[in-house]
Amino acid sequence: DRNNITAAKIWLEEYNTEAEKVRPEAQEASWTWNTNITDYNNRLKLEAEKKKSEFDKRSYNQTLNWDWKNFTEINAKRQFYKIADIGESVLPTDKFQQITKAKSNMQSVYSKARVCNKPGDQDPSKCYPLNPTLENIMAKSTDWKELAWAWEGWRNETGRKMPDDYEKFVELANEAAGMNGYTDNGDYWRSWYETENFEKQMEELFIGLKDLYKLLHAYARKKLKERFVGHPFPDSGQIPAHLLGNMWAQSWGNLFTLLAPYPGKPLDVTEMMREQNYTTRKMFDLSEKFFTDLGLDPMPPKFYNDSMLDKPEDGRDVVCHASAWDFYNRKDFRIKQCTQVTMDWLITTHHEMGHVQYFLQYKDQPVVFRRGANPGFHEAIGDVLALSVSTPKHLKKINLLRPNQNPDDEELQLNFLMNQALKKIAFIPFGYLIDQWRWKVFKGETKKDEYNEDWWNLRCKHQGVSPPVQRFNTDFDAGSKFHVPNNTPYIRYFVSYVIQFQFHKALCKEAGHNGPLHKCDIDQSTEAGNKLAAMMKLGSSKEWPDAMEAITGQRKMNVSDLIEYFAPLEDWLKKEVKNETLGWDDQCGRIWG
Ligand SMILES: C[C@H](NC(=O)O)C(=O)O
Ligand SMILES: [Zn+2]
Repeated sequence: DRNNITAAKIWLEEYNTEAEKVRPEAQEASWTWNTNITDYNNRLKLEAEKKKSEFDKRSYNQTLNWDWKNFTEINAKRQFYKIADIGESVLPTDKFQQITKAKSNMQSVYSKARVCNKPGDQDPSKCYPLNPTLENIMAKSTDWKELAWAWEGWRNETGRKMPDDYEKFVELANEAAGMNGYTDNGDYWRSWYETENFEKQMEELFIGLKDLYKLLHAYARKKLKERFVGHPFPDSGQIPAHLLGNMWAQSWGNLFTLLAPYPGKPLDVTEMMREQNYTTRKMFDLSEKFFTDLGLDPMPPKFYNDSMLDKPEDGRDVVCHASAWDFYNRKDFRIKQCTQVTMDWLITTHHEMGHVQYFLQYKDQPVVFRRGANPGFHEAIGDVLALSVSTPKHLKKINLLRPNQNPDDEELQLNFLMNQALKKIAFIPFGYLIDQWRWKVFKGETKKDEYNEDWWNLRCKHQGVSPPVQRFNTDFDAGSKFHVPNNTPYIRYFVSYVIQFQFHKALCKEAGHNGPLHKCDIDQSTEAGNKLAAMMKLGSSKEWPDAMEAITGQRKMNVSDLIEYFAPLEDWLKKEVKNETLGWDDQCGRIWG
């Protein structure tokens, strides 16, 4: 009968066994396409996704045999809740095929995009990919026109080709969400946080970080005006979006040489890595050792064999954007990335290895609990370890600090903190605004012909950056960012950037660290490692406040640890910008012709 918990548990076991067959097949087909984008592989991917959606639908129907919402056993009840939550698989087959096709089209456009007509090129038909070429130009060029070419060209070759597919995706994703009992797809995405007034909570965290961001923004704007003297900056106070060292202005680390408080004391880890002939594999070995020295798990033997850690040189198209893959069979775990030998990529390697460590720690949970406590937790693990790896103290330990540099030098420490701020504080508004835009699109508040106008309203208002060239409603600049065509929700990174400092604070305490938070390196602390492992083992079997409590002893997200971490730099910035006007108008203003 519908309340027979014993029979229900037997069914849950059968579901797990079946899921550990169906999911690996779908993952394998998706992996094959991601590492070799061809029409043939796309058809196989669609087939496998169709098969998985049919399994999900069948399973959902079987959950109706049980009165699981009234089960008293919490664990079983939670498994049924997750199994019944089948997302886009709820769509009838033809609509499921349509939404999968629309997503594949956009992913393919994004990953194959190349930009031609580079200023100064003899051959205007020579075309360049994002990774590594355009990324390197955005990182290193100080030529306004070259930066504008890469910035505008990338948007022409990606976002501008997507609005129709994106509109189709939104329509069908909303239809699926409605069938699953949500008001729209944004409501469905937010449900993974199981948090009352989640949007309000995010807004409060963002407001708590605004003043810190305004200080960094005012400082960067002042120095960029000096670097690009004679070029137009808008009177409304925004920074032209192509000057921040990154295609989306989401991370300003490449401006370190311009913005370091003490330029004479560089943190030139990339140069040190190259001088020491670092390879991709050495970067991964370094990262893996940090995890195992904490008492966490090593990579399984086949990991290195099966992963794609470098951009293939045989000319095939691949999805270069870094990602970590769980095949849900407790055996196969992979990373796919187009690694370059730089400090940024060493950090990214730790980020992706953090995902795999989480997979390994919760691999014996029921399949539906093999997720982060909330999506932000999954994004935070690798970054927490990287907070220790990046310290001058740790860099010295692994011989990536110049021999003549003293890790305790206070000026070097301030340079280090600036470097961290250019990645962690600079990111905050960007991490916040992408899903502010998408949630409004899913709510129907932003129509297709307003996609780009609303995108720039948010970019100018929250991030204080504006377009370097005129934008039109035929542009779709949101589509120039991987996660939009790839349908990866983004508020998870904003959450991660807040909670990773709460985790860092708690683990540093566990590791017995004394002194300023930004100097802490938890390396080799098995006490800290055990605490992190205990949290990861939970997967999504418990609501995330339980997981938060397992590490930090408290149950809420808050920005106080991030602010504590950057306190010494905040004081320095306040002095640096005391004659500047902080902030900018909500509106974009105009700088083009
Ligand atoms: C922050 C985010 N990280 C990721 O995708 O792994 C990004 O790159 O935009
Ligand atoms: Zn990630």
